[in-house]
Amino acid sequence: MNVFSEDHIQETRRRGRIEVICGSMFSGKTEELIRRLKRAKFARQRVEIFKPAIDTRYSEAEVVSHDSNSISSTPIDSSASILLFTSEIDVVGIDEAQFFDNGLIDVCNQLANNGVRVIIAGLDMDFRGTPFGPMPGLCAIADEVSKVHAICVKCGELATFSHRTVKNDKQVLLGETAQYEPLCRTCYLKAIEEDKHATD
Ligand SMILES: Nc1ncnc2c1ncn2[C@@H]1O[C@H](COP(=O)(O)OP(=O)(O)O)[C@@H](O)[C@H]1O
Ligand SMILES: Cc1cn([C@H]2C[C@H](O)[C@@H](COP(=O)(O)O)O2)c(=O)[nH]c1=O
Ligand SMILES: [Zn+2]
Repeated sequence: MNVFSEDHIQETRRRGRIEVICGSMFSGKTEELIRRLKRAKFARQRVEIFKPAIDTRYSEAEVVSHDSNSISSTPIDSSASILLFTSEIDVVGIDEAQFFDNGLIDVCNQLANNGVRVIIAGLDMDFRGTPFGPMPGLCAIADEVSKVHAICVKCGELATFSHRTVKNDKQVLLGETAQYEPLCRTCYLKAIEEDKHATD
């Protein structure tokens, strides 16, 4: 079995498909997205990359991983804008998909139906462990879903949760290691129990 998309027939065949890369923060979603997109560029495919304009964390116009890998992108406010930029395109990459509106599901379906390979990276769950934005819908329509994992910073197991370490109840709070830590289920349940007692 290939862990990641090394299936060269799927990589180069000009047939529409939807690939989703999901997981917690620090799980390598952006690195894997950049890896697939750079390979598509080496194959001389026409690639267009989008990210939500609100995600200004590392750069305004680049998709950047926690390890400083980067690729240039177009920041957009609404999923509908993707269709304006994607005539004559073979591969579309989308990072931080959780921040987009639910219209993204239909946009990705339209692109794939028109022969475009769509590669989407995003958080499957928010800090509460609740499905985030259009991600569950995107997983449902995907041809392939890759769930990637960080390392739990408490015990070294695989992490599936993004624990927010600062007090803020809003679903959207941009951040990195100062605001979030990746945890396994056991350590996450323990941490949120401790958070409750800290506010009692
Ligand atoms: N606890 C951790 N587990 C795994 N990787 C981590 C951890 N903390 C920091 N990293 C770094 O994060 C990188 C992944 O970054 P990135 O692809 O931007 O992740 P994501 O997009 O899923 O947040 C790893 O290669 C590693 O260098
Ligand atoms: C869990 C969670 C995260 N966020 C923000 C924090 C970061 O800016 C991004 C995730 O980036 P990554 O590439 O996956 O590391 O999302 C948020 O706004 N709300 C949350 O619940
Ligand atoms: Zn753990």
